[in-house]
Amino acid sequence: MANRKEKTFRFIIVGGGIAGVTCVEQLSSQIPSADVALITASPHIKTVTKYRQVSKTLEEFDVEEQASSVLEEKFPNLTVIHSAVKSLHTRSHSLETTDGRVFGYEKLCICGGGRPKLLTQENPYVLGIRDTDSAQELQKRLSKAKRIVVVGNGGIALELVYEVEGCEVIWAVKDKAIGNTFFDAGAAQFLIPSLEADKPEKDAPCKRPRYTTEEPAPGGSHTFTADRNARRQGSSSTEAGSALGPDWHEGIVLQGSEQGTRRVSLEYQCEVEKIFTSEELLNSPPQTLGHENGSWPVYIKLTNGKTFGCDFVVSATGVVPNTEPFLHGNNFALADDGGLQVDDHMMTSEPDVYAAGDVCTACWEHSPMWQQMRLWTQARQMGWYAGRCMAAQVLSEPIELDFCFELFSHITKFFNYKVVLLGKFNGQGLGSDHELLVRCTKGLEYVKVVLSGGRMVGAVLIGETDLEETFENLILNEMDLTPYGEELLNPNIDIEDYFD
Ligand SMILES: Cc1cc2nc3c(=O)[nH]c(=O)nc-3n(C[C@H](O)[C@H](O)[C@H](O)COP(=O)(O)OP(=O)(O)OC[C@H]3O[C@@H](n4cnc5c(N)ncnc54)[C@H](O)[C@@H]3O)c2cc1C
Ligand SMILES: NC(=O)c1ccc[n+]([C@@H]2O[C@H](COP(=O)([O-])OP(=O)(O)OC[C@H]3O[C@@H](n4cnc5c(N)ncnc54)[C@H](O)[C@@H]3O)[C@@H](O)[C@H]2O)c1
Repeated sequence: MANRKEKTFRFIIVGGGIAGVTCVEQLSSQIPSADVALITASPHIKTVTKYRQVSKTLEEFDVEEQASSVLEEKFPNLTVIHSAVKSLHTRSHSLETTDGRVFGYEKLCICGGGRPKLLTQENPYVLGIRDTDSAQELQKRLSKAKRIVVVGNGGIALELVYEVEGCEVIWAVKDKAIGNTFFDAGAAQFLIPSLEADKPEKDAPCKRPRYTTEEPAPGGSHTFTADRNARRQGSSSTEAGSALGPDWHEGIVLQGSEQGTRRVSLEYQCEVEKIFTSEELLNSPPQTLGHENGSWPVYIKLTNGKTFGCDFVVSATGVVPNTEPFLHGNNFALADDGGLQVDDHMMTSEPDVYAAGDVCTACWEHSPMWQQMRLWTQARQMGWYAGRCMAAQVLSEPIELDFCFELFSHITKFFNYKVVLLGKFNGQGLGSDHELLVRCTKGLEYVKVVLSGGRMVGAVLIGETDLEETFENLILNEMDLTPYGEELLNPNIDIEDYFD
């Protein structure tokens, strides 16, 4: 490393997303006198606002993209450095930023987030969605598009295919049903009619983390004002802005070049075999073209033998932890999914280095009812807990794994329905040792309960069921529900009173 240390901070947090900002807030609250630096590649930071604990594990909050001065005013001992970390030297407890500055730290927390796991890199016709910039790029490209292909079957794909209008969407999923990361086939069957119907005039009520930019544009809608220059300075795809979150699509117009509503064609149980331009198409053996008319800028051949021309492809195929800037020359233990391994004190394998959010992988022995998913809620919880652990270590205070990791819980919205997921909501890891109870009212609600050994271990609630708190308690209390059998979901029994 060329330059000498400009300054040594007691604590440095890398990453201005939910995990990093929550970690800063927790640390600065625990030790107000501590010298803390937040180094982030994004021009804005993400702050949690209107936080409310809905129940033991369910939480609601808004997230605002704000100027970092807001945080510095709140915490006088905080220094926000807008730059990307280029290299980390854990042995000398120092790091270098892309603008050539070197800082020392006593304790470090890496909250570098994730980046889209793209089908193919550097293909101008394949878009990933991660931050405000990429959401704006999508909006711009979509406004001229007649047909796009969406590949992937998780959160982003579910939200995108529901929101896009005025453009044909070919949705290619490798599963037998939609939404495999959140739903089983039964829930998918409940949701499918919403894809074929027009969007309702008003949104279903669903209080959950809302994503807003700094201030709503006149008229209440939100526009994304990405400061391209700041973000583009020396940053590469690994140092993009913070990840989007709930309602990311409400801030942008997902309108194709044509009039009319949503048009989605689903291609099940297939993956991408090849992506090629019109020139490459002409030089390749005759393809079984899908319902083609005219030449397209890009073609995508699926493993079911079909080839579709389109304006561009959205790769909604998951995230990879953004560890790359921190690994060289250090000995971080990585998990199978590429995340920095962290223990039950959010510590990595490198001394004095913690990690939280999408960049890390929880490698402590999980509660039987909790699993990691790269979500805002977990990024906030991890950032908060990492801050507590760093402070506890410095203050020599004992600390144990926080209760929020006892039960997986997630509130979101898909296809204009409120969705609550609890515990082993898809029977994760239970093999055949579980049974399901399902109650479904078409177009209204879908309730699925996962039972193992007579106890509730997971649930999927779609619609305004108001069952989340009762089911959360039943899971946490490990109550034997065998005596109730199918009566458990009898709509004529007010289950809240029954178990309150
Ligand atoms: C399109 C989309 C929609 C989503 N919707 C939801 C949802 O509805 N609900 C939900 O719960 N979750 C949702 N998520 C997931 C959620 O956004 C993430 O799990 C969460 O934001 C991760 O927070 P984080 O702080 O770990 O990472 P990020 O928010 O990605 O923040 C990482 C930060 O690190 C900075 N950084 C990266 N590299 C460097 C470097 N080398 N030096 C300095 N700084 C660096 C970045 O600039 C950024 O500020 C969505 C994600 C996407 C992409
Ligand atoms: N409402 C919400 O809770 C919400 C909404 C959007 C995003 N998110 C989160 O943001 C992150 C990014 O979302 P995402 O949708 O990209 O990830 P995801 O993990 O939700 O979904 C990835 C999907 O892509 C599929 N896939 C992976 N590789 C593939 C390939 N080569 N070909 C075809 N399919 C492939 C997976 O099977 C999965 O269905 C995730 O952590 C997700 O949980 C959450």
